[in-house]
Amino acid sequence: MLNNDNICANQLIEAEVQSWDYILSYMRPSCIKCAIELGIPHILCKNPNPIMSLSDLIAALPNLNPSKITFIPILMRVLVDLGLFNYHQQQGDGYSLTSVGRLLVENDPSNKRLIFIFFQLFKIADSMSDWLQNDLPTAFETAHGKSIWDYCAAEPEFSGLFNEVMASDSRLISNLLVSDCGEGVFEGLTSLVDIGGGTDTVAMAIAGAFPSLKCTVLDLPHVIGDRKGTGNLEFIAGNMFDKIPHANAIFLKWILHDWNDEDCVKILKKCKESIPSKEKGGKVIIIDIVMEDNCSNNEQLVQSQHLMDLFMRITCASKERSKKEWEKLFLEAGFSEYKIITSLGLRSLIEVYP
Ligand SMILES: C[S@@+](CC[C@H](N)C(=O)[O-])C[C@H]1O[C@@H](n2cnc3c(N)ncnc32)[C@H](O)[C@@H]1O
Ligand SMILES: COc1cc(-c2oc3cc(O)cc(O)c3c(=O)c2O)cc(OC)c1O
Repeated sequence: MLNNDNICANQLIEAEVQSWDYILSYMRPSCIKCAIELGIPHILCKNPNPIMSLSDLIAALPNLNPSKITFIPILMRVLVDLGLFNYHQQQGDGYSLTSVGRLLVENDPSNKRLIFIFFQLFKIADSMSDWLQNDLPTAFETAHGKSIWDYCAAEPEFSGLFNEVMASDSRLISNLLVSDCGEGVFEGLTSLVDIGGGTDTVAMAIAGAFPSLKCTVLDLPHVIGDRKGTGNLEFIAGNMFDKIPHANAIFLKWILHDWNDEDCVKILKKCKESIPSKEKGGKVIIIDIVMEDNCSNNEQLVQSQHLMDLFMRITCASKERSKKEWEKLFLEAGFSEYKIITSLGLRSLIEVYP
């Protein structure tokens, strides 16, 4: 039995361990970025055997300074702890890729490597306390002096990376969308507009999978650039707050979580004006987070949703929404009905009908 003093001491030690975890957790994305930059996921993927020995891995690292060789197993141990690689002791210190590690492989169509690099920009998060004490709308503006949209328009390098991050997510989601729920969601439609579709878009995958469906991507002029469509895919440069082309269905992936409620209602009203009635097949298809409540048993998913909510608030002065909050927006914009069709990890696919 522990006495009160021991309980206090134990609690103190536990708190100490946890506080070091918070402090050192800053190292996790840096280690992932370092592994990507060294090409480790790519090297493991290209190895003829699924398990690669430490010595082969070290030999395959092109520019490693020989005096730093002993650091590689230390880095690999952290990456194994993070679940990116498996460690195989029996095979004399060998490593293989896990399914999460596979997302970091160069040129993998659904890779997330860019996201890890992009999220290295700690500047916004570092400005959070300044932002809480100034009167600017976001921590992004506190860090960069402009809203994220003005910054994207002014800084082609940032905008290019941002579009690439979005494109890599779209490739991942497109595979799931077209193979798992494509028929139910897109079958029977003759036209679809992907609003704020970005560069390498879900619309491209949908256009490929449904050749008789005319797909249009609408995005800001600096994003569309001189892109020309082919076949059943076209690109239009424009502003969704001004005009949305008419279509059977409007597709909004990761758009509404960028905007506050007032702007979302404006966007949704514009969408409603551009589609036919429910009877004639009109609908808005949304891919965005529906916040789980705290009693959900998927703790990791709930925590990621909480972090994304915080991220959107400090980046765009927007937020993630619960089912009730979505419902309120749809009603305010004049829609009559909605259905949460399926869950795609953190996010859900919602259909909204006029
Ligand atoms: C978070 S990204 C999502 C991109 C894409 N839908 C995806 O999920 O990969 C938001 C997109 O909205 C576009 N956007 C922002 N404001 C816009 C506006 N007023 N009209 C049209 N597109 C806009 C951005 O350029 C960007 O491509
Ligand atoms: C997930 O949906 C969105 C993500 C982002 C976004 O924004 C930034 C901004 C930044 O300064 C550094 C970053 O690393 C990132 C990201 O990695 C990232 O994904 C922005 C959005 O809309 C503006 C999103 O909807």
